[in-house]
Amino acid sequence: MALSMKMRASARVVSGRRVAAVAPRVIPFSSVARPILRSTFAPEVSIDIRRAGRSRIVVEAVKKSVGDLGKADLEGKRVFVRADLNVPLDKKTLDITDDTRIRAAVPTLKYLLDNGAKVLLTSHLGRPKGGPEDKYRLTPVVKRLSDLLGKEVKKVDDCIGPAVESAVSSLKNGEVLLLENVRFYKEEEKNDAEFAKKLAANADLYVNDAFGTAHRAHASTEGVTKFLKPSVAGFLLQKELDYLDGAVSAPKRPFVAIVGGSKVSSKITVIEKLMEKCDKIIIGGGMIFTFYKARGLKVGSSLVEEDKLELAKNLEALAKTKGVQLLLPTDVVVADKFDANANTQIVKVEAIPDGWMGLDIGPDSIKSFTAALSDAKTVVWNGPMGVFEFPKFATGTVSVANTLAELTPKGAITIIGGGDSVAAVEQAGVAEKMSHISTGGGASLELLEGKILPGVAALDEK
Ligand SMILES: Nc1ncnc2c1ncn2[C@@H]1O[C@H](COP(=O)(O)OP(=O)(O)O)[C@@H](O)[C@H]1O
Ligand SMILES: O=C(OP(=O)(O)O)[C@H](O)COP(=O)(O)O
Repeated sequence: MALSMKMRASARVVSGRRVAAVAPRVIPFSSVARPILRSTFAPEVSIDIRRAGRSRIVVEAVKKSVGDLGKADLEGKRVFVRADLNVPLDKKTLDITDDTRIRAAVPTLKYLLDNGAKVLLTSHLGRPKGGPEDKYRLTPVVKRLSDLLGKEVKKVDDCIGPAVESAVSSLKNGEVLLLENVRFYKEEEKNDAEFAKKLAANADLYVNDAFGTAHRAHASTEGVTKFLKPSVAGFLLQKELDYLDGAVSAPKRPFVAIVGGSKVSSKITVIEKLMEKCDKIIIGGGMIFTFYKARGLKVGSSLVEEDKLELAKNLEALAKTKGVQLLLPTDVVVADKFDANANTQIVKVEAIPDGWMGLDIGPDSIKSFTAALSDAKTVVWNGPMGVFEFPKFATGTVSVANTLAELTPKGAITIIGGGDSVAAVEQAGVAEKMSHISTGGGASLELLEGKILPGVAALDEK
């Protein structure tokens, strides 16, 4: 297993300052920059220093990986594994509609189990309101994961406390126990130290393989590392960081980001930073209506993030100042209700009728997005263009997916990230045609933004 992991930790920071403006022509990279940068990290920490583009030097502390641990470290040990098993489910049947994230978790789990570890597997699912909700139980994951691992996955209906303690005490070497949705406790998202301690109480060491949640500083992604040593990265986390960092730190241009979906409040905030990196930004999905409302347009009953109106307005102005193309749909498919069989109309964005909601981008927008993508050499896409789960509103998403699939053979790098975006690309039958399918949407965007992901930063350095 390759161990050339180069993860960002307290990276890109020298004495508290970003290294972004170091010009290689002024400071010869190898002779002067290297010792200066090296001196800012503790001597025992392995680091990697490299050029990223013309005016950027990246310093990365190399994180410890699960592959650094062998049988002697793992046999009989209780390993707390945080994965991102937040898979899309059919709302009625609770069947898994896309298992990409479960499949992606398998290599780390197999490695641990083959080395005789007792695995306590943890994840969140959806966004429960801080207490148990049946629709967010991890139960649907059990069968799929058992099939993939070729062994029984046990499950307990809690993630802390006596039930877990008793299930762990009867766990044998090479067995895996799935804990219940960690977000059934509001303390998880608050990164509460007492809760993290309780999560850690039944384990000896920690593996974080949840790339999709690495941008969240939660108890199971960050807090537990204070109580479990070693705390190391799983193979998926390692693979995602290696790929994404390589592709986006010195991207082939034109570089286009496509942002859509429904997590408007967390993703709209990324757009300003994307303007510094990308040549074009295409906006679709539920995010567009916040922009339209900010322009003073009527949006009917479409999804709107009221407290982001000012930001949306500023972003449009900023794009003009910076000369970045910020493309929004010019027409939308509206529905009279949020339903697969709703009545629909295609309208200009200036003419959304009262009481109707925009659930997909329209045909004119598809044409202009396709044109904007035609010369792209790197594309990062997170967030579907519409409610693709309903066939009537899947056209925009499928069209963009097909456009990207045609770009890859022409030499473009196409990266799709996010639980639902990946499900959409799978549904469109073009996942194989993309350069990289990432298990993280928000995480990929934050990485692209240049942020240090807290779930990665907290891990032990090599
Ligand atoms: N116009 C829209 N209105 C409401 N929801 C939308 C709209 N467009 C897309 N969505 C929804 O966005 C969801 C995915 O959003 P998000 O979680 O941000 O993406 P990802 O999981 O790929 O990161 C999908 O379930 C889709 O139905
Ligand atoms: O689905 C996820 O993120 P994504 O939709 O950005 O890919 C992750 O599981 C994180 O979930 P969260 O955005 O509720 O923290």
